[in-house]
Amino acid sequence: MQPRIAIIYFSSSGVIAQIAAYLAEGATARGAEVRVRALEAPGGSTGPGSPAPDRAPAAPPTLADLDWADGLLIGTPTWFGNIAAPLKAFLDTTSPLALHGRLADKPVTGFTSASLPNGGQEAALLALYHTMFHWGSLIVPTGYTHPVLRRIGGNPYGLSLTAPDAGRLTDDQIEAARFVGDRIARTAERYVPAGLPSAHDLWTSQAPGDAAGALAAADSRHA
Ligand SMILES: Cc1cc2nc3c(=O)[nH]c(=O)nc-3n(C[C@H](O)[C@H](O)[C@H](O)COP(=O)(O)O)c2cc1C
Repeated sequence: MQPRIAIIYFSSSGVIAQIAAYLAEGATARGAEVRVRALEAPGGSTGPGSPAPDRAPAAPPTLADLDWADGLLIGTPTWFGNIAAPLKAFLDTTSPLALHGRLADKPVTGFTSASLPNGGQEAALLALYHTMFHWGSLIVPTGYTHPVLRRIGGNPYGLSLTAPDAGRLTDDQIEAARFVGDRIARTAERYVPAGLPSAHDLWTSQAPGDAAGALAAADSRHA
């Protein structure tokens, strides 16, 4: 079955947007149906960069996009060793899905870029993954699953680039992004054909009374 992949990102000056475009190429080449969604900066701009001049700007993400996807790629520039606020603001709207297990057992990986080789990319990815731990998602780190990942810096926590001086991604960075897009599609593909319920689905179906009370209490705490 064709896996559905959502790529959700914030990009202020275009590097993350470029990465998103090549991730999409990799996932599409693997046969996935791909949605690319971009968050706007406060004030309505996504910055001067664009993924490629021939591509239309991406629509903003919705919770429906997260719910639809079998696999997720979530990207942010590294800002002071952390994720960028517009992405965090979107992640903080996900309680209605997260508390009801809609993101549980879903493969997800993060991607980032920073201007310096050791500018805090690992810290930003770990910060991003905090939310995914709470979602109960399956975090898919890059590890050293392809030689190109070492050539672009060797961060095993997720796709991680040093912003190229020329503005456009290098050939190795493009290859790495296509590989990671392919890999998340392959990972998601393993779950889709099985059609297995998530751990959360099993819990709510096996103990519906307990689940209803617990979920109502959780909803009220996040309201
Ligand atoms: C508010 C802010 C904070 C940043 N913090 C860092 C940082 O901690 N380390 C770093 O190397 N680069 C930092 N940068 C540079 C960006 O991470 C880098 O240019 C990134 O590639 C931008 O991605 P984008 O073009 O998709 O917005 C920062 C940029 C901004 C605007």
